[in-house]
Amino acid sequence: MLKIENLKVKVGDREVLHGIDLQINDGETHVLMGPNGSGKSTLLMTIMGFGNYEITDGRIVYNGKDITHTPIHERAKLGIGMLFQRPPTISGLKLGKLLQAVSGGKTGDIPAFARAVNMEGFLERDINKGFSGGEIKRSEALQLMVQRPDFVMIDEPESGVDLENISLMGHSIAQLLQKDQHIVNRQKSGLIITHTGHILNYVEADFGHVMIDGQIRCHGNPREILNVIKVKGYKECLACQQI
Ligand SMILES: Nc1ncnc2c1ncn2[C@@H]1O[C@H](COP(=O)(O)OP(=O)(O)OP(=O)(O)O)[C@@H](O)[C@H]1O
Repeated sequence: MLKIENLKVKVGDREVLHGIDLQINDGETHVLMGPNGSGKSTLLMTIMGFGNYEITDGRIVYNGKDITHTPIHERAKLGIGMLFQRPPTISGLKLGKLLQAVSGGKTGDIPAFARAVNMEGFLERDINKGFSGGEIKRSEALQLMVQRPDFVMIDEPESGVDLENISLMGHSIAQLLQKDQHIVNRQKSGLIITHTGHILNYVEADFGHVMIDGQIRCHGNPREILNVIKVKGYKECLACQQI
């Protein structure tokens, strides 16, 4: 579904990604780990197509189409969606209105989706205005559920979310990624950034990657990588034999 080749990205004057290669096939869920500031969110923002992430080399291919220079709204139309780490507050736009706009006319499911992530009481509120950290994440999850993207990028779904709501979020993300179906029947793929790995208790991931200083330095089983990081730290990932 997604193939990234030798991707180099500058933010401002600084090169943040130094040649990323990554392939995510239909039905697969990949997890991206790495220290703070290593470039994980930059990779997701670049795949989504935000303008201040300048691609200086390499390419992004989505379902066989080169989207390296495709504008963000067209990428969204092609089925790429993202849960942001720090989404903006939008005064004057109600969450319910946005959900209707991104639903593609399938508004009937909105109440059930809102219930699934405990957000029924938020549809008449301005987006993210006064929302707590966990409410912002759940609002983002709800937007993704209504939008139904084929390629789902999720930036730190657990941060700021309490234990009960992590469970709700996790089950919703698993549903979004069609985890109840066998991998050959799934049409959805995902790329999830996590520091804690809590999301893996709800969403089974197929591959894990570790980004350090703008390069992917390790590949493997996500839970094994997480356990190694917990015990030995990221430096152990530099010794990875899988690359
Ligand atoms: N708009 C920007 N202007 C300047 N520097 C930026 C900008 N966006 C990102 N950076 C820098 O790029 C580097 C990578 O940031 P990024 O947010 O991708 O890291 P990350 O791996 O997602 O970190 P974290 O785990 O803390 O969320 C950081 O040093 C960050 O300060």
